[in-house]
Amino acid sequence: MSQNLWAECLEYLKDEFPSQQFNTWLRPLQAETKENEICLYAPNKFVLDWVSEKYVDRIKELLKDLVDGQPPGLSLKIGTATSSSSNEAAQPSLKPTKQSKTDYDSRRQSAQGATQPSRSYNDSPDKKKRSVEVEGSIKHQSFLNSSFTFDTFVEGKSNQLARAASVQIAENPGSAYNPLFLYGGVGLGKTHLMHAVGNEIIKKNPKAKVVYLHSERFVADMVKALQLNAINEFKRFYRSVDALLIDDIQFFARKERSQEEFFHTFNALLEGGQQMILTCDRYPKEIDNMEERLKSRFGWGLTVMVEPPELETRVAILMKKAEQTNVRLNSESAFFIAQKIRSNVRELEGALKLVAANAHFTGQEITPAFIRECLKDLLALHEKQVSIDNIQRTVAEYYKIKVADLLSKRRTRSITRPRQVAMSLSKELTNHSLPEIGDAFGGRDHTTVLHACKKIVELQETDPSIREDYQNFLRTLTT
Ligand SMILES: Nc1ncnc2c1ncn2[C@@H]1O[C@H](COP(=O)(O)OP(=O)(O)OP(=O)(O)O)[C@@H](O)[C@H]1O
Repeated sequence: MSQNLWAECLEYLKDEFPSQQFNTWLRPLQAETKENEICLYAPNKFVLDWVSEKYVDRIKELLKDLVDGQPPGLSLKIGTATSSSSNEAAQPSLKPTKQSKTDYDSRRQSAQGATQPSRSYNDSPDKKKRSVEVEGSIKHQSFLNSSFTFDTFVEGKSNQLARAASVQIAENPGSAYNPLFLYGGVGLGKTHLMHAVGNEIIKKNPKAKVVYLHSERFVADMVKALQLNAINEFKRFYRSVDALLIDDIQFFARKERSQEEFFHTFNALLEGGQQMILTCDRYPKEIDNMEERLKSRFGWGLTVMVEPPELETRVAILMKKAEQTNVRLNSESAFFIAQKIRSNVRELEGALKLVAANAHFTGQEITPAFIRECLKDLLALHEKQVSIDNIQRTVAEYYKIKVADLLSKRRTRSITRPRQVAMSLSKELTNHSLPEIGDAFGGRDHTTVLHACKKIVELQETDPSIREDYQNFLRTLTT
């Protein structure tokens, strides 16, 4: 049987399912083929159960269609494929084996013990001083924002899966999915969820050692430890935690020494059944200048995208934030802000704060008219810059084609792709409806616009250059 059968199968699945589903459940599967049998390895039980429930029938059908004669048998297991037919890079044998609870607890205790200065660092005053310095610096940074909890996090379609996985991890750290890799654009709640897990772990077990830090801090601490000749203390500290939460790991790019150090820390924590949560602005495989072996490990647990919230979720977030800060905001006003500010939750919060401060100082009630006045500059900037016309000009100029080409009936790839990009930007950045956008692109049907939007979302997942172009357009057009 062809060793490429699974790769072929994946090609079909990629087209059939939305990219988030594909990336979360199907892409991490690794295949091993023996005689007339194909075994799919899932990184953990959660993925295995989900694939068995939702995708196995379709995979069987595809195998039947792709093979002449008797289709291969299909089995699903947890683990890592050893043969070359895996879709991921071949991985060494270290894998996140599930441990018994006693095993996990005893390791944890010994890890915690290792961080207590009285037991670990009593060999020489100098060494003790160094380790105190290293630990002090790290502990200072490892505080968790106590307001980032599951209670204050608004669930919506865009973050449902990420939230569900985070809740499970908080209930069962170290054994549900490890690592949890959350990725997506800025200000969409990745850090919030990560802290929510940390806060929940500590709530359940106040003695748990949960360390949160930004990846740049990890690098800075490592450099400091190297300067102080205290790299062993640094290693010991990180390997002694119950949960390690690292934000924005894309900043490890190009920092080879830090990647190397993190690689060993990662392996030690995984073997010890200690939980890791990582966030990043992109899918692991798309991080440039990062070692392959690290990227591959990032995907061993569960990789979930956090997407920009849709309108209803933006409204719900605003209402929740207003409630938390005792701001009187009715749904009409929340809706008004949510319609105008679409980019991310951080910006949404910023707009609400501005409106609330104005209402507080002037004693006025918050209404859409009042909001329009308060956010005048911000909205004028958005409205002035983001018109379909402007989008078309910017996109055409960038791809060195004419605006007339975007509006024409031409269907060559060099025109259709920029046209799809421009349509998708128009949907995302303006308040125009799909039919209006279709009209503005040479009288096209609204289904064509919808198709373009879906296509661009998918392409951003699979094609880093499109993703980069698109993100650049978003930035250029909105700032
Ligand atoms: N679903 C949500 N419910 C409530 N608040 C949210 C939600 N999503 C994001 N926020 C809020 O938006 C702000 C930005 O979120 P956060 O810092 O977690 O973003 P991020 O995805 O980590 O971004 P970055 O990559 O820039 O660090 C925070 O104040 C957070 O509480």
